Amino acid sequence: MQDTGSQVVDVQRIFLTGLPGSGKTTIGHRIADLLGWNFVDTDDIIAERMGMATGKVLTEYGETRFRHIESEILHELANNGRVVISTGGGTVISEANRKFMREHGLTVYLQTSVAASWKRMQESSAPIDRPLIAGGDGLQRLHNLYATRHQWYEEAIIHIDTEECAETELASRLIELALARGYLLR
Ligand SMILES: Nc1ncnc2c1ncn2[C@@H]1O[C@H](COP(=O)(O)OP(=O)(O)O)[C@@H](O)[C@H]1O
Ligand SMILES: O=C(O)C1=C[C@@H](OP(=O)(O)O)[C@@H](O)[C@H](O)C1
Ligand SMILES: [Mg+2]
Repeated sequence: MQDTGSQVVDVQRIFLTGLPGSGKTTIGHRIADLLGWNFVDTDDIIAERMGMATGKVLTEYGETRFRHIESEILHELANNGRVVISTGGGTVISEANRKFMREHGLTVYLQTSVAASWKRMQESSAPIDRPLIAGGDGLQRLHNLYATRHQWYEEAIIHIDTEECAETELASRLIELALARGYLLR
């Protein structure tokens, strides 16, 4: 686990970023439960608003439109406090989104190797439709996403290696670290 900052603030929002399969959705729920905060996943809101699965939004409307909706939703979420926000893996592509997250909460990078992310997605009992990494060359496409995006994920204040400890421990470890650093108040 790595903390790239030491600023003491009483954050009202935690933004989880990382590759698809890094655990943003799964771990986000647990963090919110432990803190007694609300949980939202930008992908769920996109699906709700568009009346179709996020994968279908991507294939029917295209990535540019999808990113526009994703950014709009991210910005709306700042109206709420005490909330854990699981972003989509591509939310960090936008510099404006990265700046917005930094200014409105604690940014967290759930660090995962491409191989582990890929394996988790293959093994998941509830697979999510992710057209950007679908098809026979899906793993190569995930490598390409990582190569482009890792610099942006690394801008997050807190980095957690999700392969370092059991899935069940990750949420409490993040909270302990955020408390110890003063990002959250007891
Ligand atoms: N150490 C771990 N950290 C996070 N997720 C894990 C871990 N080990 C296994 N998983 C599994 O990997 C999958 C992660 O999927 P998900 O939470 O949807 O990721 P994301 O929202 O980042 O795409 C889940 O099925 C989860 O149970
Ligand atoms: O990496 C991406 O660009 C995407 C990741 C997905 O979310 P998860 O990271 O939660 O899988 C979803 O937003 C969409 O399929 C695009
Ligand atoms: Mg997710």
